[in-house]
Amino acid sequence: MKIQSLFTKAFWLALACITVVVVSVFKLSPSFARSTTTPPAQLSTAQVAVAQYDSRLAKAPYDSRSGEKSLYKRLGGYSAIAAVIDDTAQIVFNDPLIGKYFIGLSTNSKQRLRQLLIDQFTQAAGGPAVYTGRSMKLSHSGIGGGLTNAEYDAFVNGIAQALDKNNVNQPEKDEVLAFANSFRDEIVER
Ligand code: HEM
Repeated sequence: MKIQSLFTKAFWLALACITVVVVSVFKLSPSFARSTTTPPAQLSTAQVAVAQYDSRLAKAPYDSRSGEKSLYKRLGGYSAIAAVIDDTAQIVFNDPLIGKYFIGLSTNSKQRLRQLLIDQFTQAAGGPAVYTGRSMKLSHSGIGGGLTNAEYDAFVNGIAQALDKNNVNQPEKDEVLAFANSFRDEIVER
């Protein structure tokens, strides 16, 4: 009789312990609990845009071509890319068609833009940088009521002139311009 009541007590104790463990796992680990009860949160439009943009940056041929030096090395590394971006900025800031869009930017905004462009082109060329800016769609949407093809061409033309000024060879120039041209669908709005 005593042994039987001992077994009954042990049974209820074990059941209580199991209940406590199960309840605390679901309470203390919301991600685990959520994965079994509700669907994962949706990504915002901005997050999706950045994710798509990142995967495109990591794609050949802008990264590096197998068996060859990366575009980054063939261009001459970080300081060579920075020089091209600085000359591009000089040209587009003074361009009769698109210079107006950069007039209102603070000095710090210009410095930030410069760094983001260097990071973007360095990463695309397979160099040691990570672009941390916004997607091209997000950062250009609505500029001047929506950028046109002619305005986009003026920007790319500025990059081409800067590449020539820095004596970049034709194969490397073609690769950089192919990358620059790849944003047209995201940037041009009318
Ligand atoms: C090859 C095409 C282009 C590339 C690769 C490019 C790249 C960039 C990058 C990396 C940024 C910084 C993004 C950020 O702030 O998070 C930016 C911003 C900006 N871009 Fe472009 N861009 C291009 C074309 C253009 C064109 C055609 C215009 C105007 C005619 C333009 C005007 C601007 C302006 C005004 C900003 C500053 C926006 C802000 O601070 O809110 N861009 N661009």
